[in-house]
Amino acid sequence: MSSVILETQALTKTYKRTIALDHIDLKIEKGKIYGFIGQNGAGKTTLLRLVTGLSFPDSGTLSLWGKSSDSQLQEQRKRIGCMIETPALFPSLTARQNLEVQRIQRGIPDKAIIEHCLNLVGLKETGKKRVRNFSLGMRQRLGIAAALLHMPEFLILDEPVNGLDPAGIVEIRNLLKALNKEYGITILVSSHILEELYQTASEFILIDNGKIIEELSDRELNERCRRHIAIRTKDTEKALLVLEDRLDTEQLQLMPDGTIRLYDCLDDLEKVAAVLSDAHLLVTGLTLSGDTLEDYFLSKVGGKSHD
Ligand SMILES: Nc1ncnc2c1ncn2[C@@H]1O[C@H](COP(=O)(O)OP(=O)(O)OP(=O)(O)O)[C@@H](O)[C@H]1O
Repeated sequence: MSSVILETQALTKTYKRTIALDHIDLKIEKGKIYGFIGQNGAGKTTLLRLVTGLSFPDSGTLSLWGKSSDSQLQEQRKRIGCMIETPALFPSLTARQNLEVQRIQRGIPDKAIIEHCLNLVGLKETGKKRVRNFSLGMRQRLGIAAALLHMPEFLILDEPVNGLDPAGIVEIRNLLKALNKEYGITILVSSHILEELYQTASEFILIDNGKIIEELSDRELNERCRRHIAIRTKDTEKALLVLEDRLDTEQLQLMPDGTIRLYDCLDDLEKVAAVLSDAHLLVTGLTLSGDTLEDYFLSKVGGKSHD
């Protein structure tokens, strides 16, 4: 059985003169957490709205669990839970009452699901407290509980950590990881800050100006952002041996373009240069490299906001 949950091909959406999505090709596979990252106006919400059926594309195809006709898509969307933009909650009701309203509105028969969902998001003990007195983080968690009421296989969340303080971000991060690990829920979560989803997602999709600019795994992201000394020399084999021996390190990697990356001695560039020079190696490049997550993201999206 295919593990692809969502697939889009050349998906395009235009609003008057704005191309919100420009030929998006995307694949979401079962069991992973995808971070969907882009600056304000990049097209994140537009894509999530198309997937959840809140809006329709101008051209291109979209399939869910391999089904792509309009009627099939509507059926498959029942397997999705979503929270797009601010969760629709009644401020004068409690968490339980809010979920009960949603349960009835959506025709979900199982009453016990409310306690289960409150428990999942850590809001079981909120008792008579009205939602108007909830913190932003609690509201977001209640919104996620509402999205989980029908026990979806695929959860779509639009900027759930936007505006949260660091503790609130950690709460959502832990919740998403638990939903993924313990219940096998596949998650697509958007943010305009790569760092916010860095410890949550295992796959990252970067979008800018309506176009997907990069897809990479957490491992690839770490690799690209890890601080290192980049060394270029004609005799890479000898250089690797010399560095390993004289610096007493195994933190070395030979890249496909012939550059050596040294993940050690980052504060002692001079020592590294001296070791190479003592071994009579001709060095053509020796630089401290590696981006912060933010720098990496900005280097990809051109460092400008589209607001
Ligand atoms: N209903 C609409 N009418 C006109 N233009 C729209 C509409 N919705 C979105 N847009 C435009 O489409 C582009 C993509 O917007 P979208 O909301 O998808 O971006 P986003 O990445 O979700 O950003 P944000 O984080 O600010 O919501 C923007 O230029 C936006 O102004």
